[in-house]
Formats: sequence, structure tokens, C-alpha cells
Amino acid sequence: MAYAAAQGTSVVAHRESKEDVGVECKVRARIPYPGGHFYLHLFHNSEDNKEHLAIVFGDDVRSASLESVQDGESEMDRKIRGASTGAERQAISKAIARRNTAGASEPLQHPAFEPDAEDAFGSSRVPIVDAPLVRIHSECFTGETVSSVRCDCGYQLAEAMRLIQQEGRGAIVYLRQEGRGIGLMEKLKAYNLQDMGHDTVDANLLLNHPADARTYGSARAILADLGISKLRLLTNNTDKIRQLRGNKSDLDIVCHVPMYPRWWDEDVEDESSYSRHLALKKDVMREADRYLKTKAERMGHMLSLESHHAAHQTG
Ligand SMILES: Nc1nc2c(ncn2[C@@H]2O[C@H](COP(=O)(O)OP(=O)(O)OP(=O)(O)O)[C@@H](O)[C@H]2O)c(=O)[nH]1
Repeated sequence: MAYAAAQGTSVVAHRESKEDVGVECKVRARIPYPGGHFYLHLFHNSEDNKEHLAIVFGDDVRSASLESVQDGESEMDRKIRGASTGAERQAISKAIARRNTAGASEPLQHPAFEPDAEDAFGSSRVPIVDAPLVRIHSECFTGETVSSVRCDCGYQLAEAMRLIQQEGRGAIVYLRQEGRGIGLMEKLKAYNLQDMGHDTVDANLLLNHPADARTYGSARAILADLGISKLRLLTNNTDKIRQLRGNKSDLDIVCHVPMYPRWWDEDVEDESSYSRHLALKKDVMREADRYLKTKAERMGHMLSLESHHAAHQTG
């Protein structure tokens, strides 16, 4: 099976992400996870009424809007919404002020990593990664909650968490753009059209939806709020990179890090919980492979089994 991205034949209509979306982090909470905890951040935004999320690894990645002081709030109010209090609060607000004046091209500095700094973030001191791993992930109820292998979404989310945790720092911006933005009801209709022989692109078009209705203005604003201005993006999707870069230069996507499905490797065994859960087998993943083929051939995604194998052979 060779899936080469068919250059210039992508059917993704070129959408633009808004430059000026405002976001506010309403709450942050710790999510225990094998290998160390993540912090889930819930955002409101000025573009839609969806509760977009950020799943953050690394205690020093802090939301400026969450940390800002709200009128009349007590220390207990701040604790309940997951904002810092006491001495930790002072250290964090200094760090946020510093990163705001550092400018987009400057590497982030954080007092927790300076020699004399108060240890405001507990004992987990990790090396500064100038451009952390980031994934912008779109909601997929079927792939993530029901563990459907019609698509690779569940795998990608688990894999992004594994890779970010392995590096010690990074974030997944989780956008509530179910079904590439058409919603769950329409996506399920598209599934039935796919079972009649249509691919994911044609199924959307037959339902009078664009092949991909997503935009990334909220994602860009969430990253800015978290102080992430320079990153390595976990994706194969060229349109996602183009939209995130936009016309402004305040988000520096240093490179993209491809997301190849593990079941393309000869040895499919690995430690990720998702793989264990599904016992990823090539025959089970046939439907996901059909989905990936459409992404490569019709949506311009950078996915190729041949080049994946070539890269593995040359080390
Ligand atoms: N309309 C539609 N959406 C789907 C289908 N299967 C999965 N999705 C949605 O597709 C979105 C994920 O998009 P993908 O195109 O798989 O991947 P991507 O995030 O654009 O690209 P990568 O960053 O490379 O993973 C999620 O919102 C899923 O709910 C489908 O059959 N039809």
C-alpha cells in the first residue's frame, strides 16, 4: 500500500483562520496519567460557544488568562479554578510578565529554571525545550471514546500524549471541531455514505459540507495564552500548518513532526495504552488505512508508507 500525497490535487477548500480570536482559560485541573500528570485547561473564546481544551504536560506551561486576577476573588476561588496562590502566584506572574516582554522570537525563560529561583513548580525540573512538541487535535467521539478504527484519531491522541510525556514538556490543543467541523450527526451520515463506497471527502461533499470545515484561530490564541510562540507541530496536515501560520508571524512553527501509524511498522508491539487496548493488528486497521489513503491522496496530507519504510531502513 503506497500512499503518496498527490501534490496539487488536494480538495481542501482553502479556509482562513481568524487572526483576532480572544480566549480565556476558565479552569485548570490535574489529570493523573501513567507516567506523570497532565493539566487540562478549559477555554472560552470569542469565535464560537465551544469549550476548547488544552492538555498540557510540564508544570511551567502556564495560562496568562487563568493567572490574571479577577475582581473580588479569594484565594479559595483561585484554587478552585486552578490558578496559583501565595508565593507560587508571585513567581508565575513574574514569569508571565517576562515572557510577554521577551517577544515572539526570544526563547522562553522561566524563573523555575534559573539558578536562584524559588522552586515554584514542585520537583519536576525538566530541561527547557525551546520549541516544545504541540499537537492541534480535533475532537472525534467515535475514534477516541468508542475506539472506532474507522479513522486514526484515537491513536493520534494517545500517541501525542505519549510523545509529549516522553519529551517532558508540550501541549495538545483539543478543538471541539467534531467531524472536521461538520458535527457528530453529519459525520455519522457520512459514515453511512462511506459504507456505500464513498470516501471521507466525497461523503462530506454529498452532504453539502466542505471536505474540511475547520479553522484554527482559537488554537493560535490558546497557544499564545499558554506562552507557546515557537513549536514543533505533530501533524501530517499541510492545511493545518498553513492556517496556523496565517499572515502573522507570531507563531513560529519550527517544523512539523510526522504522525505515522505504528501499525505500519513491521513490529506493531509498543507500550502505548492505545495499542495495548486495541492490540493493533494490521488486519484490524484496514479501515483506518482506507481513511489515511484518502487523506494522502485527496487532502494533501504528508503520509507515505513507502517513504516511512525507506526512512526506517536507512535509520
Ligand atoms: N467528516 C468526517 N470527519 C471525520 C471522519 N473521520 C474522522 N473525522 C474527523 O476528522 C478530524 C480529524 O482530522 P484528520 O483529517 O483525521 O486529521 P488532522 O487532524 O486534520 O491531521 P493530522 O494533524 O495529520 O492528524 C476529527 O474531527 C474527526 O472527528 C469522517 O469519516 N468524516
